[in-house]
Amino acid sequence: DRERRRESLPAALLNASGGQGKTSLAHQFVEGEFLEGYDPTVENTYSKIVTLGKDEFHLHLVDTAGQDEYSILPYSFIIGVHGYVLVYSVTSLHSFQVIESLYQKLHEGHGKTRLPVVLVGNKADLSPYREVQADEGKKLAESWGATFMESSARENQLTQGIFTKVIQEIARVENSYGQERRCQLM
Ligand SMILES: Nc1nc2c(ncn2[C@@H]2O[C@H](COP(=O)(O)OP(=O)(O)OP(=O)(O)O)[C@@H](O)[C@H]2O)c(=O)[nH]1
Repeated sequence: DRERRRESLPAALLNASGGQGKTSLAHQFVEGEFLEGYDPTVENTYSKIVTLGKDEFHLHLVDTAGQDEYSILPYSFIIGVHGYVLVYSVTSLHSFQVIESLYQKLHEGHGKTRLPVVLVGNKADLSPYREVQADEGKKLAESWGATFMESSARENQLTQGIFTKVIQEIARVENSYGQERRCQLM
């Protein structure tokens, strides 16, 4: 019978600028409710304790300002960050293209090592306006060796699943949690 693990996990949430839903996902995850209004993010942080089996993870999320393909990634998005939730909207092909270029920058910033990433196609509830098929998201995530999910920030269960997944991805990529190690997610 092994000991209960307790670990602090810093992570980051990123997406293209223009409201693909990353703040709404973070808010649904932590507060359990959907945000209707759009207020462009400067930078927010969120914390939540997630219990997976016997283990307890203190997830620290940085909700970053939206990026575009010309943005230079701040160093703080790389250093000390152990996992990423990359969000595009299934209603915006452009946001999907920006996410692809964001991933390349993160990958280079981390010295091209394998990254714990969950790629999220958000706003899946708006299917009449869909511009990106689930297949395309799945293929892109596979090419990175990452996990793919579609979601809606209106749906609590789906949203919780994203953040559970990113913790599992960190574990999968790094292959052991370790008692002392700190992980950071964006
Ligand atoms: N229908 C629907 N609307 C959503 C969903 N997620 C977010 N929205 C709406 O989309 C708008 C933008 O959402 P935000 O969460 O602020 O977007 P963001 O990605 O944080 O945007 P930035 O601050 O520019 O980075 C808001 O009006 C939300 O209510 C979703 O899954 N479904």
